[in-house]
Amino acid sequence: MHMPLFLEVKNQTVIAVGGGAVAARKVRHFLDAGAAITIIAPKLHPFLQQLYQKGKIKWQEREVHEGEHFNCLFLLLMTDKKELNMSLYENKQPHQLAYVANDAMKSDVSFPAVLQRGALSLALSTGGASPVYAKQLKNKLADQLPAEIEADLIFLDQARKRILTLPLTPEQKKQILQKITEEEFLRQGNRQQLLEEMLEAVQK
Ligand SMILES: C[C@@]1(CC(=O)O)C2=NC(=C\c3[nH]c(c(CCC(=O)O)c3CC(=O)O)Cc3[nH]c(c(CC(=O)O)c3CCC(=O)O)/C=C3\N/C(=C\2)[C@@H](CCC(=O)O)[C@]3(C)CC(=O)O)/[C@H]1CCC(=O)O
Ligand SMILES: NC(=O)c1ccc[n+]([C@@H]2O[C@H](COP(=O)([O-])OP(=O)(O)OC[C@H]3O[C@@H](n4cnc5c(N)ncnc54)[C@H](O)[C@@H]3O)[C@@H](O)[C@H]2O)c1
Repeated sequence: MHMPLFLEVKNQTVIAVGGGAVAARKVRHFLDAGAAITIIAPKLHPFLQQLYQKGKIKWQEREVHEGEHFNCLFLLLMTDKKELNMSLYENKQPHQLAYVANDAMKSDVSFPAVLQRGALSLALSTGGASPVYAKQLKNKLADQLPAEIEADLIFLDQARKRILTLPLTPEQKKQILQKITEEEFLRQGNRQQLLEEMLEAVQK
């Protein structure tokens, strides 16, 4: 089983071997997160072709052969030749995190279904049991999230930073941090003012 983890990949070099349908899906995640992507493949999926034409990714138009090494942290092996993918995986550098499209659970990383709402990231995986189920569940959960979640998280972030700088006891901080997350509190139109009053009262 893979451990869930959120990674900073901004400006990290990602090499993708193979540029088909699966590559199109996986590369998008790295691109959204600001990674520097190079695809090595004789042909590109139309979506990747578009990204290449817009200058968003680099492309080496060629075939990769067994025994090649790549200089990158993330290596995505996504050709339609399973033996080639596997042999490149076996041959990777010890520090490299490699993804093998035809054996995701054996890979060093796997991709969850992701829902993004402002600062909230919801990532879910069925451990490979059913990516389609993961996607459906993600969409159901999306419908249940509070409509105001993005603004709520901006408020909570600012409030938390402020509370943590004040000369309060750990218990007082804990109580206020708890209180401001309550639905009843968050839905008050004057929540900022209520927070100020709470902080004043507790510092007296
Ligand atoms: C979540 C998401 C993330 C992403 O890829 O971006 C994701 N697959 C997505 C979409 C998707 N996948 C497939 C189609 C149908 C079209 C098609 O056939 O190509 C679609 C399109 C769609 O549904 O829209 C088919 C498919 N996928 C895998 C296999 C192989 C197998 O089942 O063995 C096959 C069947 C191949 C076949 O039999 O032909 C395998 C994996 N796919 C995973 C993740 C990992 C497990 C996650 C989990 O455990 O839940 C894992 C194990 C690999 C991994 O780690 O990447 C993304 C949801 C997008 C969203 O969130 O909106
Ligand atoms: N994890 C998943 O979500 C998932 C889903 C479906 C399929 N798969 C597996 O992923 C793999 C790729 O599937 P796909 O649908 O993207 O295939 P595809 O046929 O759409 O794409 C294959 C890509 O590999 C490239 N390629 C072939 N030989 C190459 C070489 N020697 N060097 C470099 N590039 C080469 C092709 O040019 C093409 O760009 C298959 O092994 C399939 O079993 C995984």
